[in-house]
Amino acid sequence: MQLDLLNQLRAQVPLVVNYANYVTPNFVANGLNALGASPIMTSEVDEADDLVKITNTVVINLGTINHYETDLVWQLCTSAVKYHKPIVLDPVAVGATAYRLDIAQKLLQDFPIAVIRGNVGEIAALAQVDWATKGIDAGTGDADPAAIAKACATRYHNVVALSGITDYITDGQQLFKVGNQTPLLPLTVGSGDLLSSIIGAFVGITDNYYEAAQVGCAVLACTGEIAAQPLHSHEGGTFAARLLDKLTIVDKEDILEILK
Ligand SMILES: Nc1ncnc2c1ncn2[C@@H]1O[C@H](COP(=O)(O)OP(=O)(O)OP(=O)(O)O)[C@@H](O)[C@H]1O
Ligand SMILES: Cc1ncsc1CCO
Ligand SMILES: [Mg+2]
Repeated sequence: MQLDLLNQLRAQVPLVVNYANYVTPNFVANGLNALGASPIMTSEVDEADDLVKITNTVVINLGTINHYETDLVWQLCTSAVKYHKPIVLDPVAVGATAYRLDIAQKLLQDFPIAVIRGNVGEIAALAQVDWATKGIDAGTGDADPAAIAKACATRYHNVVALSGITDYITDGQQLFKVGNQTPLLPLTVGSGDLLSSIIGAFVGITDNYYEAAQVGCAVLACTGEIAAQPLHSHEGGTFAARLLDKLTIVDKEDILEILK
């Protein structure tokens, strides 16, 4: 795994333009900042082209998408194509409503998305694999998450990072797994949103989106494990703060030592 990307990120401080949801933008911005990237959230279509022109990367999070803001999302992606900037898509809860699934599928049809990052319920919905979900959670199903991730990557010709107790990263052919985990990560609403934006930061500094997604997943899962070490499983509030602390100082060696 290209963990040198972590040092490169801190040297380059990539700008990450986020179309964020309104639930977790503060956590995502703090997480990106702690890691060493430069976050900016936007909700104004008239500045979209200027922002994308100067950014390294664009992250589209569909968590609270609405019809007032679809023009903004399309403008961000149109400008990303114009200026050759990579796009990461977080298809929040696309398994829950037809509205969300339709928007995600239209985006995937209209734009080259570098990486899709979602939980198994979201990736299954995009891959049209049978899976039961009712909200932002992963839900339940029988299918193999690795096969679901591969089916999604093959269908949309991109890299997929399917997060869960194990993270599966695939370009449709190759498969990489990150087995580090703590139950405090899924207890933290927005840890998935942060993961998508961290992957966004890494795709902004390399053309190898497959490696960028691997490193993004490893950095969050391993830093989560480190942050959780002294905590009990109910200490989610403390964990969120400790996660930000540890993101600031985690380095390549810390990750290599515990990577599974
Ligand atoms: N059951 C689990 N046990 C341990 N770690 C998990 C589990 N599920 C997810 N994770 C970790 O949590 C982080 C966020 O992934 P998750 O799949 O929860 O995203 P998400 O469902 O989109 O979350 P959110 O919508 O709250 O932002 C990842 O680092 C992932 O490895
Ligand atoms: C709870 C919630 N609802 C829409 S987005 C979001 C945050 C997790 O993505
Ligand atoms: Mg999510």
